[in-house]
Amino acid sequence: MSENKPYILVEWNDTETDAKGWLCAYNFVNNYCGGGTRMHPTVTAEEVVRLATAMGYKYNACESKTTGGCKGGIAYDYRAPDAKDVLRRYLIAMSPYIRCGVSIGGDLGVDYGDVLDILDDIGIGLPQTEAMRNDPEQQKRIKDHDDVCKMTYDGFTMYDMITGYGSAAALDEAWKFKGNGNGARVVLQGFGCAGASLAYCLDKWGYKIVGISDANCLISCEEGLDVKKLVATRKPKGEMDPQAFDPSYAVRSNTEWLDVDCDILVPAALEDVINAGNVDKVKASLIVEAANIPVTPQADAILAEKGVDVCVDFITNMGGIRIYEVVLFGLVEPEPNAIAEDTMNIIRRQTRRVFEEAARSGKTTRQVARELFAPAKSGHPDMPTI
Ligand SMILES: NC(=O)c1ccc[n+]([C@@H]2O[C@H](COP(=O)([O-])OP(=O)(O)OC[C@H]3O[C@@H](n4cnc5c(N)ncnc54)[C@H](O)[C@@H]3O)[C@@H](O)[C@H]2O)c1
Repeated sequence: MSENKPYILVEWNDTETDAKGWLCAYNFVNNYCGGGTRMHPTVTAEEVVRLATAMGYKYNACESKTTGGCKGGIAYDYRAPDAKDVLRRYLIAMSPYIRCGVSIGGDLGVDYGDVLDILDDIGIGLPQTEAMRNDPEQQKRIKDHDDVCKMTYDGFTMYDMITGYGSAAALDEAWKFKGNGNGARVVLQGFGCAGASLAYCLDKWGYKIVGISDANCLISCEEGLDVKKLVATRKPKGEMDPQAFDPSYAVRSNTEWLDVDCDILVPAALEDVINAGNVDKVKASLIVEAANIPVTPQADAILAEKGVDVCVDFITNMGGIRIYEVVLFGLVEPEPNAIAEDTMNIIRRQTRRVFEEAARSGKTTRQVARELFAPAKSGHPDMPTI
């Protein structure tokens, strides 16, 4: 199995709408793999494979001994009134794989709670292997994980804070490693689960958030946006409330997000948003991939030539899986402060390791990260075949 050849890729066509979907398991560890399910009109099979691959690397970078990488994807508008029905039919179609240990949760456009509700309803419950189901200690820790995800930290549920704060830790570590000081200007694409808590944390640490885009618009302000207010007033699905915009904000099309001057760019929404067609607009010296696969390979090569550093997705946004790992295996007390500290520490440690090795070897941070965290390639003996 080469990096681009996953263990399994399954395609689904909805019977009621024109939605299509895919489930990709890149690799298994102990017959188990994990990843989210995304819903967006632009999702493709190729994208789902790339995302599943990134999950395999991500579990390895978070020092997991228990989980391989997978991803689900549905090409459909997550804002459509029947989006949840489409998700339900997709999960029913994929249920033989989910029952075997392909553990899919939420991702862009899909709430984890909706996935769990549907899986409960169709009699699967939390996706897990037979061995996990039969282990009472594991069952207790699964409950600990559910409980801790609902606890709060800085006003966010742990589930909503962990990816954003982890990504903020990667950004801060890389920015300081590059010899920079406080007060850097940051532009973010995306203000959902990952983006909102990331913006809040960076604002708290003294970074100046000068631009944010969501599915509807881009807002910017050289003096810095009022992040606390934007977070407090945000709507479901990560949409900012225009009523909370100060008259001093410039409001434009979200396609103009690369036009805002900044030191650090944070894609925290969609894939391939920095690509050969727009990479020449990047003026920042650091890109922090809070989103999965936001930079295309072509753009990556150009960024390397321009000397722009990248905090790689599978390290930067590993918070959500690290929390699962440490609680399920009893490595950290299931308590918000301990979990937040552990997650930010490991992300800082892996980020520093990659930046130090890149500086030493002259390779890009992505090359180094891929070399350091290539996962073991293994399959599943009982997987249904197609
Ligand atoms: N949520 C997590 O815990 C988590 C963990 C790891 C990685 N990620 C990655 O982070 C990214 C975002 O996930 P999320 O969970 O925050 O999703 P989400 O659905 O909560 O939020 C998505 C955000 O993107 C915005 N958006 C949609 N289309 C846009 C456009 N064209 N321009 C600008 N913004 C747009 C939405 O308005 C929303 O603010 C994805 O790549 C996901 O894979 C998320």
